Amino acid sequence: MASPEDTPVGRRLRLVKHIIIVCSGKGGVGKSSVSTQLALSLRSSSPTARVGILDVDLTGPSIPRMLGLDGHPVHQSSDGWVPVYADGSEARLACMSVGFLLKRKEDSVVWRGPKKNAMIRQFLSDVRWGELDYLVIDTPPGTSDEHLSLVEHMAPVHSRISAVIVTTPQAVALLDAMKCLSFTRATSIPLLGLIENMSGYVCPCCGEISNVFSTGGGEEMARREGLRFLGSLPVDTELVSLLDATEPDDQEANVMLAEGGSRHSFRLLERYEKTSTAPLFRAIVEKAMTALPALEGRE
Ligand SMILES: Nc1ncnc2c1ncn2[C@@H]1O[C@H](COP(=O)(O)OP(=O)(O)OP(=O)(O)O)[C@@H](O)[C@H]1O
Repeated sequence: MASPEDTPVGRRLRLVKHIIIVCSGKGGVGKSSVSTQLALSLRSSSPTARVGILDVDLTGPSIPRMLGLDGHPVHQSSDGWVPVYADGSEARLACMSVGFLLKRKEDSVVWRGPKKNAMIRQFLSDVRWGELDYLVIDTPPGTSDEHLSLVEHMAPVHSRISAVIVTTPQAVALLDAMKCLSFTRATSIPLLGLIENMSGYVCPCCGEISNVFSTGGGEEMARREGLRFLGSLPVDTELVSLLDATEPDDQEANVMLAEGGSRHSFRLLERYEKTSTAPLFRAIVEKAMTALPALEGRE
């Protein structure tokens, strides 16, 4: 009988060192923007780091838009689907999302569990990621079919799967984050830690921090539950305009596009580094990385 590692999913994931699932109990807390920032920061963590980002938020895929890749086609090669590269010929940031497969970005995916499960299996078995240091997986809010499918397909063939929980500081978001925590515990997925997003607002003029949604709830939950608190990210208006931009906005981007790159991704990488959130996020990633060696010991 074939071992699980010899399945199509096992053969693809064998080339991936670490898989990080990003989840949140509630919608709109910034899970996709955290996934995007995690992918960008991990790519910058070394000059050779290779990162993939897989968007399994089937009903609300946001990663193509955040990476400036909206509307890119996915090519089929003899060795499977070719991911879309956010950094053109450097090919160190690969992306796959159901968003690339929709005819129009306004189209919605209305699928029952078995079809979602089949799509996720196909993403895991058919995408030609190649060798990756990290595969970041953005999931829908809550704990749903998509999460179960991921665990069902990946856990038997990969030992270095971990998760990050994103929450905002409000009580209702924290309550839902607890459900995510129960999910990771029930499925024995190690948690790298908790990130509190939209924790206060830094005034772009004077730098004063106001607590729009209160602050510190995530840190308090982490302490109570014995989790690693990875850090808090304030509301950053610069970040919104960067990640929510939909169109290429200058000639430079068009030249890049003509050379095989994406519309504004090249500029995105550079511009992200200049936001006030980027150094905060780097510190979060450094803290999360301290937990990874323990996963290697699980093999
Ligand atoms: N720290 C932040 N500062 C400012 N805006 C933010 C921040 N984090 C996220 N956002 C913005 O909030 C909106 C929702 O974020 P995002 O799409 O990442 O949330 P989500 O949890 O993935 O949502 P969904 O439930 O739709 O999957 C986006 O417009 C995003 O740019």
